[in-house]
Amino acid sequence: MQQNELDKIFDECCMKHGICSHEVLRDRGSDSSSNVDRSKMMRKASFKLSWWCKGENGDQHKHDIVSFEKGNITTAERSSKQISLKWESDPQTVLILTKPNSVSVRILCAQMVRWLKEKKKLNIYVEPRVRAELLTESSDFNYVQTWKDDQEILLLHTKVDLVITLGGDGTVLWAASMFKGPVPPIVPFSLGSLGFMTPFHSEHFKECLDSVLRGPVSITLRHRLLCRVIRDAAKNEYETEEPILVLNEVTIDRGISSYLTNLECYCDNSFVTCVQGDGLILSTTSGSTAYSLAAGGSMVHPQVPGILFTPICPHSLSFRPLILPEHVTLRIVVPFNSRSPAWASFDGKDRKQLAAGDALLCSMAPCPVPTACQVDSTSDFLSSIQDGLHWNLRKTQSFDGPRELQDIIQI
Ligand SMILES: NC(=O)c1ccc[n+]([C@@H]2O[C@H](COP(=O)([O-])OP(=O)(O)OC[C@H]3O[C@@H](n4cnc5c(N)ncnc54)[C@H](O)[C@@H]3O)[C@@H](O)[C@H]2O)c1
Ligand SMILES: Nc1ncnc2c1ncn2[C@@H]1O[C@H](COP(=O)(O)OP(=O)(O)OP(=O)(O)O)[C@@H](O)[C@H]1O
Repeated sequence: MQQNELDKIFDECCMKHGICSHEVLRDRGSDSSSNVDRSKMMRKASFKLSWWCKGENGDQHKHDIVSFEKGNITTAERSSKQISLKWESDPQTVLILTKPNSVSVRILCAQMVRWLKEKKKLNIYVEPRVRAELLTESSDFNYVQTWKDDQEILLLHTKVDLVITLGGDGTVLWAASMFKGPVPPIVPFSLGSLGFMTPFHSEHFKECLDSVLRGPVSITLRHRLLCRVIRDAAKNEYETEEPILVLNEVTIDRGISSYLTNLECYCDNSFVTCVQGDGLILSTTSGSTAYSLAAGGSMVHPQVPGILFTPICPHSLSFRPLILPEHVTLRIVVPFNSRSPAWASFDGKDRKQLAAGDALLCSMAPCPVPTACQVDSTSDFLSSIQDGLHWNLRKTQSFDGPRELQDIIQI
């Protein structure tokens, strides 16, 4: 494609016809018109995301979510419809991420790499550890690519059309954590025990990948939270550590301390409450079925935009969990009268100590995690809560009274 044609696409695309891949996958850092960045994007497959609704033209997407015409407030279009991905050019490069220390994952990975290379002629990236494992198996895997340092990981989203995960939910979280900006569509195969976010069955990997590579495929756009730790020693709010993105949740807890946590919580500068208990979970709706669920939070469909505010073992009779709207910024402060520091952890990892005076800021992140669905976002969510969590499993009540008596009661 010529440079001027590419420029035209960038300039013309206005989301009138859906969300196009270069809009979803472009990050601010590469907004410059440098030829280097553009040529990298040209290597990527192009796809289009559109709202999909049974019986409606999937290409229709109105921008006016709420209309105030003639003083009447109506909701013209809802923001979280089912989304469908259609490839506009063929995907060429896949990244396969695997859970470590699993023999079955290792075997499947080798089979998948061979099939994707031989039958689909795709370029394949894996982690350095996995490339080494493949090469110990056979030097034929020489064509498999990897990276040398973190700088290259930052550029992966410009090269990779599709990410395949082989593992459980932890591997999906791992995949999401590798992309600090835009995330390519993820196809999660289930090789764990629960697999709430991994709807694809590894036994049928060829049929599944055939169908995803052909498209269209239903997508769940999973929201992430952007977290920043602000140290009391910092001179101003902008002097923060690297922001951290979470797909499930950020947890602020008492760590090894035996004292109650004491956390002051603010929402857009309004005081919300003080958490006195084991801690607090700020969760995405995807994470609502993980730790937040165990702490008594509601289960929420992953495409509902919102932030769950779920206390952990609060020492109070009336502290119910909340769900806050997507646009708020939460600020959790460890006050100076706190008896001990608190600890923040991000998707269950990377624990950071929060000393008195430190704060954690949390808001919705701009780049969601698109995961491919087996059926569609709602069917997959319902299957997961039913099959994975056995939601509302109960023996069906039977009727064993005499039929005649029942008839008499009805008269
Ligand atoms: N008491 C708890 O329930 C508890 C405690 C600590 C961590 N966790 C969760 O574990 C997550 C980290 O997962 P991991 O696999 O790296 O650790 P892990 O191996 O300890 O697995 C935690 C379990 O949570 C499940 N899980 C993860 N994300 C989920 C989601 N979005 N919906 C439903 N189930 C989900 C996993 O399938 C696994 O069974 C954290 O983000 C946290 O939500 C839960
Ligand atoms: N590519 C990877 N590199 C390093 N660690 C990883 C990678 N993929 C997954 N992990 C970590 O390995 C652990 C186990 O992964 P995962 O949850 O996917 O498998 P599992 O525990 O068998 O699944 P389940 O939780 O459903 O039983 C997680 O803590 C996850 O963060």
